[in-house]
Amino acid sequence: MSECSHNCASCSENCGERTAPESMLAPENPHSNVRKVIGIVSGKGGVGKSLVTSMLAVLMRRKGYETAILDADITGPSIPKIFHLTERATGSEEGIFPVQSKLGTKVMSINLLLPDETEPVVWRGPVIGNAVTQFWSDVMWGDVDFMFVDMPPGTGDVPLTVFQSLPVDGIIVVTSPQDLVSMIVGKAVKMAQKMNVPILGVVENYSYLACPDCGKHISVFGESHVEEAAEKYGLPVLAKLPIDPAVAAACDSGMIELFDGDWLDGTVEMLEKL
Ligand SMILES: Nc1ncnc2c1ncn2[C@@H]1O[C@H](COP(=O)(O)OP(=O)(O)OP(=O)(O)O)[C@@H](O)[C@H]1O
Repeated sequence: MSECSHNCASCSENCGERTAPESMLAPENPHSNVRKVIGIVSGKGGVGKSLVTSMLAVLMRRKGYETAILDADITGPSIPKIFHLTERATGSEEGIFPVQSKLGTKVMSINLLLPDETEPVVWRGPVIGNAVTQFWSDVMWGDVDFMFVDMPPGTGDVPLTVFQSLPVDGIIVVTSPQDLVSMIVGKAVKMAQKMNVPILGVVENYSYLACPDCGKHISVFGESHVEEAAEKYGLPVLAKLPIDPAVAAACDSGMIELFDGDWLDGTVEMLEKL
């Protein structure tokens, strides 16, 4: 590039000069063999990021893959609840064992380590970032085909730490229709470019409500703009998830492994080809 300043931190161009920040990668635990790491991000909280993370792990597990979830949402961890994991994680001198869900997805979350899961985590950014890095380096994950990282919302300290210290193969952006979707996708794209991580696509949650009588799709939050936003950045729309009371109930009762729905089947196929 003719105008290259050689300062990748202030430029979002994806050129050949950009190199992976290898030196900042945290060491993988010697008892881990993780093949693909997929980050799930969102612009703000509550859009269903943990749900999408959980569903993808469940669907991959149903296909016979070894799956894991690293819950990087340290101040708002919801994965243990979604899988109804109530025991505490244990460890040995060599590291921490992840907790296994009923159907065999391995999970690590701050709530599996705290003596009381209602205890709030009142830590500053760097300490939170360290916890996430330790989830990678100190947890003995064993063989994992697909690890899904449930990121905290936004583009703050912790997502930055995850991108710098974990070998993320790609990220999926979750939005809701009423989000300022173009801006949120744009921010995620620019962050991912800076960190040299590919964006695999966008999932829209709360997309519609299917009428239980006639099946008609009702756009509760107004017409979606996700296609335009995704097209603007050359990204695929991977899935549109309806508002589904059965899904909410499955999350709340910790029964996500029994959910029924084909919305993310295309996303699973895409991940298998990575
Ligand atoms: N499509 C859906 N249909 C019904 N309920 C949903 C749907 N998506 C999410 N929910 C419910 O909304 C709540 C928030 O979802 P979730 O925890 O996945 O959001 P999040 O983006 O991870 O939030 P946070 O960033 O705060 O952790 C959950 O209780 C979940 O059951």
